Amino acid sequence: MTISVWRYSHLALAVSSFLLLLLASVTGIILAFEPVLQKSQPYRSDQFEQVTLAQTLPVLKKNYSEISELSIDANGFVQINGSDADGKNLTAYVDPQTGKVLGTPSKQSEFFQWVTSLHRSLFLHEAGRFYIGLTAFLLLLITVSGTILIIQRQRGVKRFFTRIVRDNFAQYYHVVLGRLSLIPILIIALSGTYLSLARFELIKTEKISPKVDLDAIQSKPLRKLADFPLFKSTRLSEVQSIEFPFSEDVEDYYNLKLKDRELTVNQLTGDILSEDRYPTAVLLTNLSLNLHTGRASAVWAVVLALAAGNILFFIYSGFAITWKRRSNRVKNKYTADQSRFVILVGSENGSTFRFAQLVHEQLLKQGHKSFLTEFNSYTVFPQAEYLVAITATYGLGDAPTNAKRFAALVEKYPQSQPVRYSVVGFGSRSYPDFCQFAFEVNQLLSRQQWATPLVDIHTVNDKSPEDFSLWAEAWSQQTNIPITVKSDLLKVPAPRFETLTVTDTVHTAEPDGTFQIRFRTQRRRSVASGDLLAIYPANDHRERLYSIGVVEKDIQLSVRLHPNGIGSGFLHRLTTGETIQARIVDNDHFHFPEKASAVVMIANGTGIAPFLGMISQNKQQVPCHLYCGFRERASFSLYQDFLVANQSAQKLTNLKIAYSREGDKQYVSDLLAVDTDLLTNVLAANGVLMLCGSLAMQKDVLELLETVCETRLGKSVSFYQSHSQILMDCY
Ligand SMILES: Cc1cc2nc3c(=O)[nH]c(=O)nc-3n(C[C@H](O)[C@H](O)[C@H](O)COP(=O)(O)O)c2cc1C
Repeated sequence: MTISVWRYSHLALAVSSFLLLLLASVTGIILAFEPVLQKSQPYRSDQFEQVTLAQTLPVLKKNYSEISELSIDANGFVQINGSDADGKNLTAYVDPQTGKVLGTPSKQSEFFQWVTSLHRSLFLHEAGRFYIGLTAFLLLLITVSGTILIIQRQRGVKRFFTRIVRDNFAQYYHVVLGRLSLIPILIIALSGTYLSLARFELIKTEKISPKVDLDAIQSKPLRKLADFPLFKSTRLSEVQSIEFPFSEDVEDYYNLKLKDRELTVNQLTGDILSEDRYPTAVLLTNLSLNLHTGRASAVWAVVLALAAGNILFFIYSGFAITWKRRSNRVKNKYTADQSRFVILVGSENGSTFRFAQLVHEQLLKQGHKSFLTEFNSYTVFPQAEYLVAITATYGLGDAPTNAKRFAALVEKYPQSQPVRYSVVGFGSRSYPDFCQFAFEVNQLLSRQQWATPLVDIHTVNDKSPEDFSLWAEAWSQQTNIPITVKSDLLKVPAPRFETLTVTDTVHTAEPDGTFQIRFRTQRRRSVASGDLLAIYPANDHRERLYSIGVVEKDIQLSVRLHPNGIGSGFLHRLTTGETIQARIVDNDHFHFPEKASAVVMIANGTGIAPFLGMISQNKQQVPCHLYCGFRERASFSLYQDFLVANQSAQKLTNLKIAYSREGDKQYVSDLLAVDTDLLTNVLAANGVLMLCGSLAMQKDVLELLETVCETRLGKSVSFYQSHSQILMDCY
């Protein structure tokens, strides 16, 4: 059964009962104070638990001429009804050892009476009792559905009490407190339901009427009360009430109501005349009363009050969660048929919508026809030129509920025109399958005839606006449509510019115009190879990103000079000693792995830049295999000396180069196809594969890896991607 069925049941039950639940919880909290207050009164004897009937009854008989009844309430207060020495009516709490009057029972306070009526029947008599009973039953169902949701969320019963990944305040505490108060709330709901069923006699709790054979009653041997065997073995704490014989006639007897049975006792001999155990239904009613009201224990009453308080919090947090989800409902200005831009969102709890909406709104503002919808509403988009698929991951690396049908829909509705797509995965590195569903979407789209990648898949950890702006920048660069992630909504801090000084430039006469440039920064915080340098060549919003290799503490870029490229042209014109204002963007997902048995680096063209830095910093000599592709030998010459030196220093284990326009005319994927054993072994031994370069290269390599992973390792590429064993930074 899908998570949504339980989620919707949970929600529907909560919505239908929240008003009554609110009322029952508030009144329940108030009523929980009653037993606590009562127990603080000084009417309970210290020896109450030890005293037997054989000790108490003679004392009471001696002190009070006529006792008609003795009863013991849930607080352990011993009350007698009868008359005193002067023949006056007496109702009092007494000390069971001395018979001393401890106090007079007072009526329930009017306030508590009022709250009790409201809690039990809403002042509506039987109809009210029915609604309250129904509410208790709905609470039971809410608790069960909530428990199943927690089990699904935690991925199994065994992990029920394991750490909860914090999402947002309402959701986190809804689950945390839900687990903590699960048992008390379950007990409140069960006992409340049971009491209502008993009240409406759907559970039979027949009264016992003792059958005494009056003809068989003996008047001998005469015994003193203190010698009655039953009274000697029965403690006061086991008794609910005792009706005393009306006269001294042998046919009048003691009627004892204990916790589990009712007995009649000959007043002269102490013989047991009848004994009837209560039916289970009566015992359960008693237990339910104790559990539901907390009347038997002040500690339990406090637990009940806390649990009822939690129900109030669940009402608030449940609605906050739902409100957030619903506030992300899509409003479209253009239809699916009209729109050039289609944004698909996969989201469980709604936060991904915020990011998607930011893009959608900016496109609309700039006059573009954009259509935003859920993955499950995927269809034919006849005018679409760009598809942006933004999705979270749930469960065990699964699709969110509103994206579950996506794979089937993509097969069903092929687009008839070419569409350039881009996938953004939202997830959390706290989960082992980081952004797995997004990687699967990326794979799925890459297999479609009509789909061409526009920018490499990007991932966003814990809703990081910085991560998202990385994607936005890359996407803007390709489409020439500025998307700024500065909205207050995403709480992005203003960018921090740094001054960088050019320390070296290496220009070559290579036909592809590739050059290297190095900068020094005053930055205290370290820069890592794989981070990105954002430059603003025209001093306006236009930003260009380059992969950084950190070499000898300098930031080194490898850049290809494009004929009219504003970024590459700007960098090419810089000379040693000049300074620029730029931004260093952390790109954590593409750093050299901290722990890896081996690393395979795969690059083409200037994609080699971050790897140059990583290799030069590989002081631990982690086995490193570099596969790189260039057009011709001359393009490689820029890096040759550097790589050979690092090979001698054992920072680079293996170097393989493919030239696409010379010799065998190979691509880097052809080199890898020969070395699938190595790829398999590296992945199997928890090693890491890193790709940097063009999206076309990435597509070829991923195709090859898909075969290798499926056939040799029995797992999908997306598995290794989501476990950070295949890292990519392509453009
Ligand atoms: C129960 C649960 C399971 C999750 N499972 C994963 C997961 O397997 N992989 C992952 O990367 N993120 C996982 N996440 C994190 C979400 O994908 C991430 O918080 C996302 O930003 C939520 O987006 P949404 O609010 O639009 O649903 C999970 C979150 C929750 C609450």
